[in-house]
Amino acid sequence: MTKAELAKQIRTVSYLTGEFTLRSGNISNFYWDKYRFESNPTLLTAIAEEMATLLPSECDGLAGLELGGIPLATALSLQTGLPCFYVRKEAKTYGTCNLIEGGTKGGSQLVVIEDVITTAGQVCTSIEQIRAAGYTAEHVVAAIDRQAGGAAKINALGCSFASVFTLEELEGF
Ligand SMILES: O=P(O)(O)OC[C@H]1O[C@H](OP(=O)(O)OP(=O)(O)O)[C@H](O)[C@@H]1O
Repeated sequence: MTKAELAKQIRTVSYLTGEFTLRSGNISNFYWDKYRFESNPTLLTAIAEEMATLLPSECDGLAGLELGGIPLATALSLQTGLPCFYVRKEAKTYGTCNLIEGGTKGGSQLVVIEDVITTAGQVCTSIEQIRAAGYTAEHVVAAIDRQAGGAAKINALGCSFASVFTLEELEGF
């Protein structure tokens, strides 16, 4: 599937209009429902193939953020052979009490995998938590950048940021 075809299909299945409150509290008249393309095996495979081309050469593991980043990280893991880490929004309060699940021992350079970045509030919180847990997090790869200031905030944490599509690109294809 070409990138233009992928953009078209993602737009067809996941672009919703209406009134939506975003994680940041901002109201938007459109919404990219990532689960609509992540739950489609053809589209999940295709977007993960595009994300794989954006991974830095130094990468010991893929840190998928709850919830939408996790299917993407898993698909990327199947394609690249890199281990997955699943980063919760909050640590479990029983059992292992983990905030970060999975992974294997080895190198500590984790690339953060996210679905949609808007203000980057969630991804920045998770980067700090990943670092506090002793891993290195210097790169973020996302499916969609809604271009609402997120890139600058990620860069301010000393991380590179790459996305398969910007909002402008998704609308333009
Ligand atoms: O860049 P931000 O302004 O932080 O917004 C983007 C965040 O919001 C969405 O998650 P959501 O809260 O919908 O959670 P989910 O993935 O668990 O459904 C998205 O997956 C990011 O995590």
